[in-house]
Amino acid sequence: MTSTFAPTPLTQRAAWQALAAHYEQIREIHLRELFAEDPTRGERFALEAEGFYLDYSKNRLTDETLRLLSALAEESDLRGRIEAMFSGEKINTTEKRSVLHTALRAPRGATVIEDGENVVPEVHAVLDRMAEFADRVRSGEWRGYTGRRIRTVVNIGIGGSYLGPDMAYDALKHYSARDLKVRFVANVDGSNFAEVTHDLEPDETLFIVCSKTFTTLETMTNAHSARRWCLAALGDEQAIAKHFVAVSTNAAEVEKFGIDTAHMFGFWDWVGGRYSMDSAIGLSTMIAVGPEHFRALLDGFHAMDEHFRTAPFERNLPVLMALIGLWYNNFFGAQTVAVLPYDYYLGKLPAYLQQLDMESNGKHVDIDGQQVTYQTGPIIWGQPGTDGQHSFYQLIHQGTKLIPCDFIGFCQTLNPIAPHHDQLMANFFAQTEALAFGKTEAEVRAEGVADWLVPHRVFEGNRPTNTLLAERLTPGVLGKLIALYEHKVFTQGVIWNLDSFDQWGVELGKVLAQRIIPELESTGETALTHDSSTNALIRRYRRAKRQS
Ligand SMILES: O=P(O)(O)OC[C@H]1O[C@H](O)[C@H](O)[C@@H](O)[C@@H]1O
Repeated sequence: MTSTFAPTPLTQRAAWQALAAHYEQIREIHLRELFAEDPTRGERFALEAEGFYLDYSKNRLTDETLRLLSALAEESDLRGRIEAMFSGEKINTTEKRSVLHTALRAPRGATVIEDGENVVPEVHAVLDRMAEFADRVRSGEWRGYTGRRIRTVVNIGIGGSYLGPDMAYDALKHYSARDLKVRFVANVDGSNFAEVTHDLEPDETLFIVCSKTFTTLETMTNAHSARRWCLAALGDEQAIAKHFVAVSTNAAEVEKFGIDTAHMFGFWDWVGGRYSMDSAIGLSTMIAVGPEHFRALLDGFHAMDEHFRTAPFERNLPVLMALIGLWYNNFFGAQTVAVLPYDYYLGKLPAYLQQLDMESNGKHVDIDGQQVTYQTGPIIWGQPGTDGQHSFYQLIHQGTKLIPCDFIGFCQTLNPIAPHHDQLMANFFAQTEALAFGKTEAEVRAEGVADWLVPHRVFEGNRPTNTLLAERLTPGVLGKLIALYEHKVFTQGVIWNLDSFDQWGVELGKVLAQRIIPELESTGETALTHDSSTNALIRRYRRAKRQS
C-alpha cells in the first residue's frame, strides 16, 4: 500500500511562504542580540532526550522560526511519512521497495510487516547466527585452514558495505578485542588491497565479503584478489571455506563466487546500503566488539527510532536538527554542513555521514520526477576537533561563507589521562562561543591592537552551531547518534519531497567505466568513440602503459 498524500509543492506551502517572509525580518539579527534579549535562551533552546543534550540556542532563530518550521513539517505530512516508513510502505518508489532499516533493530518479539510477513523473526535469526559465528571467531574455536586461529578480519566492501563498519570499528575501538584486528579493503585501487594484506598471514586471516548486490565491481575485484592471495599461500580450494564468509542479499552470486551459503549472512532489499551497518553488514563490528555490545548498539538505534516516531516535533531530536538544517539550506543559502566530533574515536563519522546524507538527498528531481525549484541536500564534511581548528576553522570563523556546524562531544572520556579531556572540552565550548559571539571592533581596539591590524582581528560572529553533548561514547550512544542522523536525513527528504532511498546518480559513471575497461585492457589500438577529451586521456594512458 502506498500513501495517497499529495503535498502542495513545497514553495507554495503556507509555512514555507511564512518562513520566507520571516527570513527577511531575521536575516540581519545577530546572536548577540538574541542572547541579550533573553537571558534564559541558552537553556530554553535546548533539548534533553535519549541521553543527548542538544543545545540549539546558538542558531539564528527565534520561537517564531521554530513554530513555522514545525508547521512546515506538519504541512509536509511528516507524521504520515514517518508512519509510512515504519510500517513498511514502499516509500522507495523508484525501486518499489519498503524502507525498513528500523526493523533491523526492532526487539525480538516485535512485529514489523513487510509484504504481509513479519520480518522481525528473520532479523533475529540472522543476528543469532552472526552472534554464534562472532563468538567462534573471537574465542578461537573457528580456525583457519592450517588450524591456526584468526587474528585479522578483512572486510571487503564499498559504500554502505564499508563506511558504516569502518566508522563503527574506530568508534568502538575501546570495546574491541585487542588481539583481533579488523581491516578494510574498499577501493578498486590495488594499492588498497596490497597495503592491507602485505603484513598478514593468510592462514590467520578471515575475509568477509560484504556486498548487498554481490555484483559491485570494486568488491568483486578485491574479493577475487583475496581469493588468489589465499590460494597462492594455502594451495587448496578447501581453504576458501575457512577463510571466506559473505554478507549479501544475493545468495546465487555468493554461491557463484564459491562461498558456501552456509557461510553467508543475509539481509533484505528493504535495507538500503547506507542504512545497513546494523544488519549483517555489521558482522565485522560484531566480531570486534562481541555480540553483547552489538546488541547494545542496536538497542541504541531502536531507542532513537522510538523517540523519532513518538516525540512531538518541537521535542524531537532528529526533527529539530533537520528543521534547523533546512532553515540554513533553503533560506540562508548555506551550501554545506560541517560535522565536528570532539572525540578521536568518531574520526570517520563525517565520511560516514557523507554517504548517508549526500547519497540520500543529493537529488535534483522530486519523488514524482519533477525538477525541484529549491535547494536539496547539503554538502557534508568535517573532521574531529581539535585537528580541524588548526586547519579549516579559519574559514568558518572569518571566511565569506556561512557554515552551520554540528559540534559533538562527551562529558566523560574513555581514556582519562589528565589533563587531556578538560583541554579538549574547553576547546569544544570555546569554539561555539567564539563562532556565535565573535569579537567586535571595539573589543579588539580595547586590547590596544594597532589600527591597521584591527580589521584582521575582528570576528563577526553570528556563525550558527548545534552542540550535541552526551555522557560518554558507548555502543548504545553510537547507535542513537547514527539513528538520529538517519532520521534527520529522512525528515529533510520528506520536506523536500525526495526519494531519499535510491541512488541513480551513481549509475552513469559505473556504466561508462565498464565500457572503458576493455579499452584500457586491450593491447591493440581499438578505436575510441568518446569525446575528444576522454579519447585523448585514454590514448595517453595506453601509451604510458605500453612504455612501462
Ligand atoms: O553493497 P553493494 O551492493 O556492493 O553496494 C555498495 C555501494 O555501491 C553503490 O554504487 C551505491 O552507491 C551504494 O549505495 C552502495 O552502498
